[in-house]
Amino acid sequence: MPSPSPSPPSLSPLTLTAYIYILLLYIYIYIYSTPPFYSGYFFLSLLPSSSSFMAPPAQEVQPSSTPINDEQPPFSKSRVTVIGSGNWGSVASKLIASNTLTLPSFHDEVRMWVFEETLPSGEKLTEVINRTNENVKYLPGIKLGRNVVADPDLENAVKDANMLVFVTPHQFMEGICRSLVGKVREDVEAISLIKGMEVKMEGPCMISTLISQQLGLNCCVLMGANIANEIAVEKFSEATVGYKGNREIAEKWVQLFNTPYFMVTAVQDVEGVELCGTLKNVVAIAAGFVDGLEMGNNTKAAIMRIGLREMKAFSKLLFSSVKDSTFFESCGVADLITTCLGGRNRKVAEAFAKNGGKRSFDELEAEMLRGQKLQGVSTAKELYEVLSHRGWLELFPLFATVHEICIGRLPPSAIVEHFGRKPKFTLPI
Ligand SMILES: NC(=O)c1ccc[n+]([C@@H]2O[C@H](COP(=O)([O-])OP(=O)(O)OC[C@H]3O[C@@H](n4cnc5c(N)ncnc54)[C@H](O)[C@@H]3O)[C@@H](O)[C@H]2O)c1
Ligand SMILES: O=P(O)(O)OC[C@H](O)CO
Repeated sequence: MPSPSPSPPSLSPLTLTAYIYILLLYIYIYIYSTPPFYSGYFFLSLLPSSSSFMAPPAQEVQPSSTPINDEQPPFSKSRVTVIGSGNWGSVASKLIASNTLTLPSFHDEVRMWVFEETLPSGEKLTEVINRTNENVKYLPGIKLGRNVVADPDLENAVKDANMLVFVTPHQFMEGICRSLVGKVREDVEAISLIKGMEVKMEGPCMISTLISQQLGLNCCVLMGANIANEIAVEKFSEATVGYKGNREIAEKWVQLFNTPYFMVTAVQDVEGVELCGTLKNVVAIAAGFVDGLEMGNNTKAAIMRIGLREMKAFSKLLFSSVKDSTFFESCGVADLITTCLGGRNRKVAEAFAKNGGKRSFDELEAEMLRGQKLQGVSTAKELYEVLSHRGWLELFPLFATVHEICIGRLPPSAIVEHFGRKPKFTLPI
């Protein structure tokens, strides 16, 4: 007789319950250690993709008054706010945002203060930037990075930041600084990307000085051969950070901006770097006149050389600490070249000369730049005030002539006439 096959051992209800508990424990541990769970979309990701729950949160940043990450003060990581969202302001935000995502010492989110405006569609610019991740007015077609959050409220935008990047047209900075008094953190560091200056009763005031004095904080500068639209599409360029004394802070700014296509170097000459960025805009206007009058390459090169010489002499007369070597950095000769070849100041000045000075710069700026702002015309005016006040007009014929042409006192052709005559004075430097 074949022996009966052994029946499987039966489980007692107690053992079965224990097995079920262990199985549930395994499932629990697996779910909690799976990355999508942390982003809160683990369970939503199990739903069919047509579900309305599945609108991908990573593509559309919702404007909020609270930061994306929920780290509470005191913050261990640096938080960056960009004050300005024009053409360069938007590109600077994109550059920074690509770095804060990967550098552990920075908080991912980059706040970008937007001077609010209503678009022809009736929508607010800030809302469109946060919905599309694009500054459709000042940098169309370029994604800023989903960690850039546009904020129209200046006070809210700066309240948590300990690194402030100032990048607006220089003429708005006095008002912006006034609104920020008492609103920024005490430990905040600043950097100015603004090419321009103010003229006060006491004399010229660089924008970094205005920021330092009005807000009581340390301010570095970043200038260079940086046409924003080219950097937006990640074409290689260089930039210069200018700092006063603290090398560590300068290195932190270099770290924040530097990318494989944007190579940043720091030099201890804040005034020299900022004056290069400011004064080259006046030379660019002169270069535009030369182009508008079709005077050719030799004339344009001569204007650039004379302009560089005046830039260096003026900078050294204002600040004896300014270094010769600064003029060989990106902020010096390189920025002068790129601006005189491809900048907005050059372009509008060319149109001004082509029209024989009959259409004003304001009119041409509005028509050709659609909201973007020229810095060279107002800087030429500010410079002229300083030169006349100090009795230096004859020492700086190029700077002086640019202003006189801009205001219609001289015709565009005057840009070279002065240099055909023997100069009465030679520059001291
Ligand atoms: N665009 C470039 O290629 C470039 C490159 C390097 C440096 N820069 C410098 O950066 C600075 C900013 O230039 P940009 O190109 O970002 O600006 P932009 O020329 O695009 O200027 C427009 C900006 O000004 C803002 N604005 C208009 N009215 C305002 C007001 N009343 N108050 C405050 N803001 C107002 C607009 O909202 C917009 O953000 C300038 O000093 C410029 O010389 C520009
Ligand atoms: O377009 P511009 O003339 O304002 O110049 C832009 C940048 O300053 C170039 O570095």
